[in-house]
Amino acid sequence: MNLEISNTKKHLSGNIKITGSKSESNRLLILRALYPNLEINNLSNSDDTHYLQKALKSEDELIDIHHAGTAMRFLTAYFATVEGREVVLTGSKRMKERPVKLLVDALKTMGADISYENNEGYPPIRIKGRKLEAKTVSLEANISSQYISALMLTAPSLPNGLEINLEGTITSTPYIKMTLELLQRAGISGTFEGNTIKIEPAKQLKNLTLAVESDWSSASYYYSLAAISESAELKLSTYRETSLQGDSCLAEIYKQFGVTTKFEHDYIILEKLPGGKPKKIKENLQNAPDIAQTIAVTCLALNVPCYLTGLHTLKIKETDRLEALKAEIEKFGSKVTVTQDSLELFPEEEFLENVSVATYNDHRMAMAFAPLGLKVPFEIEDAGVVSKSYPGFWEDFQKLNFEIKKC
Ligand SMILES: O=C(O)C1=C[C@@H](OP(=O)(O)O)[C@@H](O)[C@H](O)C1
Ligand SMILES: C=C(OP(=O)(O)O)C(=O)O
Repeated sequence: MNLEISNTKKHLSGNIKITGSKSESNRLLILRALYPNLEINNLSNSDDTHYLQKALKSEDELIDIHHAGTAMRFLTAYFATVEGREVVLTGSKRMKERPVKLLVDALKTMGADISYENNEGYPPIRIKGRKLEAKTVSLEANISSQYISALMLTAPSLPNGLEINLEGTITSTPYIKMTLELLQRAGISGTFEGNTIKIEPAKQLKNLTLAVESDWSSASYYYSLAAISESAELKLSTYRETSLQGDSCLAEIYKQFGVTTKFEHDYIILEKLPGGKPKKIKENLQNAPDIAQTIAVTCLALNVPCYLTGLHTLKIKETDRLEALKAEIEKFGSKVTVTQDSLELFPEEEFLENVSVATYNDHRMAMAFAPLGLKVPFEIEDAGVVSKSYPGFWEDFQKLNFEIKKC
């Protein structure tokens, strides 16, 4: 499904209820599989969360988690510990190109039985669950934090818990802290100090319900809209001032674009008043890689040069997001240079018209470009990709007077 999108409104206002964080939801689902008396509120309605739930209920040998990276990594560690269960974990064409070797190697040193069905280091993988008695494990921490969260989530179910020693620079740290904090909220003891994470064993949990906060990565598209609009007042729910999600740094970053965030009861109000714009945006996004595309497109729309660093993990996500951003931004006439871990935008004042933006099976390509419709009408290809994290995205944009036509 391709969509033509545009919006000629000068002022944006509306109330949007955003689905639960997919990162928090996927962690809590693994915990609930290990400790069934845990209850969860406000679960994400994303495809990724849906495929994880389906996988956890499945009795089949072949389990397909489509594009869901966290689900692939979390289930690898989970199934490695389910004694007597044998599964083959597979996914989309792109999933078969997303590496799992560091996690598989770490689990193997703990005694896991995992083999590759096709290419060494990549899904599909065959896992024969068994009891893991190791007490410690080491792994490189600069490729993906998802490997570390995967080990942490299954750690309390091991007889000895687990000490995880992180080697090298730690990337996407807020996601590791989110995992630890959720374990602690569930009543499991753990620490993360320096390069060492320790998770204590837990036989069972007290009966309790944990609530998932709404998704901050999804909120980023409204920050971008507010920044690009002449003026805006957008209410987004349900959010808290002390979030577990690293992407809540949006509130600080978008101040540079004149967008203020008011935290009220269980929602936020984004306000943008007519006024100036920044000369240049410079951000290191090592702790918040998922909002890189949003910020790059905000800058494109406002004709603001930007230099984003800390982007080394973007090359192994749903697509190579650095190359995809370069190709699609340049269709509008601006220039982009990328390295292995950075992106620099040299914007042009005028936008080329009749552009069709390709989305590379990446939800965030579609959602990050959408706010640009405030400046220039264009087409988005395969717009249904948004369902990976935010199935109601286009309906919610329509509530803000976006004209969205199938073409
Ligand atoms: O643990 C998580 O929920 C996630 C961790 C991040 O991945 P990396 O650690 O691979 O950067 C992030 O990009 C992804 O969307 C979700
Ligand atoms: C990278 C992402 O997800 P995953 O790695 O879980 O596929 C994302 O949602 O931007």
